[in-house]
Amino acid sequence: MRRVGLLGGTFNPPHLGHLIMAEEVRTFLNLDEVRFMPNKIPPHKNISVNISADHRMRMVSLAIKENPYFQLEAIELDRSGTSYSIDTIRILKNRDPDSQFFFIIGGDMVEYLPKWHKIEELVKLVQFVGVNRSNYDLKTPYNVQMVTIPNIDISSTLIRERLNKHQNVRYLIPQKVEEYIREEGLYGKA
Ligand SMILES: Nc1ncnc2c1ncn2[C@@H]1O[C@H](COP(=O)(O)OP(=O)(O)OP(=O)(O)O)[C@@H](O)[C@H]1O
Ligand SMILES: O=C(O)c1ccc[n+]([C@@H]2O[C@H](COP(=O)([O-])O)[C@@H](O)[C@H]2O)c1
Repeated sequence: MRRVGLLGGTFNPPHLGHLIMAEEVRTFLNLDEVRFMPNKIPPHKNISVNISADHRMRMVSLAIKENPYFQLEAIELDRSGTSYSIDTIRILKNRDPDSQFFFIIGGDMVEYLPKWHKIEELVKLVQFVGVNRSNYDLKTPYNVQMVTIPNIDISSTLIRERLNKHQNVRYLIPQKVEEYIREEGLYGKA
């Protein structure tokens, strides 16, 4: 069975925290690949800045380009409506019956798991993998495999705030993503 990591996210924008957590889990769990999966409409947050799904997808593609184990999974972008993970996992498992999927989430999402759509069913369909994130607790009633990574205190919120204030984001996001943001004039005054 092919061991496939899924890093679902809003990626508004992608940052080094995403890349580090994906690589740490990939090596720790000996995964054959990690698919970065941007959602179309996030189930639990607003995309405050007007950044299209297409921009988010392009930024993810640029971010993962240099790692041959990282792929883009565009499955949620082809679907309209809220991107519930249960729907995605069902489709992915049907499509790839010979793959075992590992859904990688940070500490904030581990805490939020009880509120996920049809969570009782979802935890039976996919193996969740949780990684530590500053200020969040990894305690959960669900079966989540924990992988400890170096704490990376970077969030997309921090990047958006910095760009908005003309502050430095070098080494916090991939250089190619920073160039894309500047070329496209995203996040206000990038
Ligand atoms: N620095 C980090 N450490 C651990 N997990 C992270 C980190 N950044 C993001 N994640 C996890 O990656 C997944 C996708 O995150 P997302 O794209 O929403 O980024 P974010 O930084 O959480 O965004 P925002 O600040 O806009 O809420 C989520 O499961 C989230 O918990
Ligand atoms: O299906 C749900 O109810 C659900 C609720 C919260 C988050 N998720 C998924 O978890 C991943 C991380 O979410 P986010 O909002 O931090 O980008 C992303 O793939 C979301 O679609 C899914």
